[in-house]
Amino acid sequence: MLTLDKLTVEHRVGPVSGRLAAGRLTLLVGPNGSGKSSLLLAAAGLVTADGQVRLNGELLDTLDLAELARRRAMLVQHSVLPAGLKGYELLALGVQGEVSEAACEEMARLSAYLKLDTLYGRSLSALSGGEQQRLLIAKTLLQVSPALNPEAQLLLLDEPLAGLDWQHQLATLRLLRHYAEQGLTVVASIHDINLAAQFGDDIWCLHKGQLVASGGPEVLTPTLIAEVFEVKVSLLEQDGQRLLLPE
Ligand SMILES: Nc1ncnc2c1ncn2[C@@H]1O[C@H](COP(=O)(O)OP(=O)(O)OP(=O)(O)O)[C@@H](O)[C@H]1O
Repeated sequence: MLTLDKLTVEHRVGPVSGRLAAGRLTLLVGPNGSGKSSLLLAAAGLVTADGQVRLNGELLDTLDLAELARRRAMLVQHSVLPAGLKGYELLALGVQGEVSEAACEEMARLSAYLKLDTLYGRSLSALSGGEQQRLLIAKTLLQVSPALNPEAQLLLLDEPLAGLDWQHQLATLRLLRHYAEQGLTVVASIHDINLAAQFGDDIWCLHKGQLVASGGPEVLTPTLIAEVFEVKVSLLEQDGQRLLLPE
């Protein structure tokens, strides 16, 4: 459980208060500049912020860096990749401690989802943007894999789907759901409103630095989309699925 109490990054986001539940995938939506990255960075303790962030009841700023790294992982936007590293070397950076048999099994599972096998031996600088992103996602997930790290609690991802093709967008969202189902609090920002509605257990919508809607996917109404994104959409509902179509 991640609890935010008047969390504020000056001139960027907040004050935002609310609870992000463990065992659920919360998807963060909002227009460019609405504060999604700033909120995620503040929730990870990676940017100076006012207010309080509690992870399972404990104040985040009382945890030292090593403990923070065991409890939470964050995929930041526009990661700078270490030059000269090979794919498998980047992945190994996500493993806490030695690369055990269990870690190899988890890497194999992630590889199957994100089709990483052909990327392992290649230099990161020679990979496409989407290929690099798939490796970065896997590295971040390894850090807080419940199969490897019993202290893992929180997984934060800023636009994990950026640069990914459709197949890998869906694979990533399924992986995030899988990690949430194992008890982690999983929070990711996303621009595709329909994927947010399909995969999010909970939705948080930011607008001009404020949390303007939160709840199940049904909070994504045409009225909210018109107000926040200035886009007119129609809502189609069929067999329990909701689709927002631009007019
Ligand atoms: N390092 C920074 N210093 C000052 N202001 C910043 C900084 N980073 C972002 N901002 C501003 O803070 C506001 C929120 O930006 P943020 O990056 O959190 O938005 P976002 O919702 O993640 O946007 P996007 O969808 O474009 O990634 C914007 O007005 C932005 O210009």
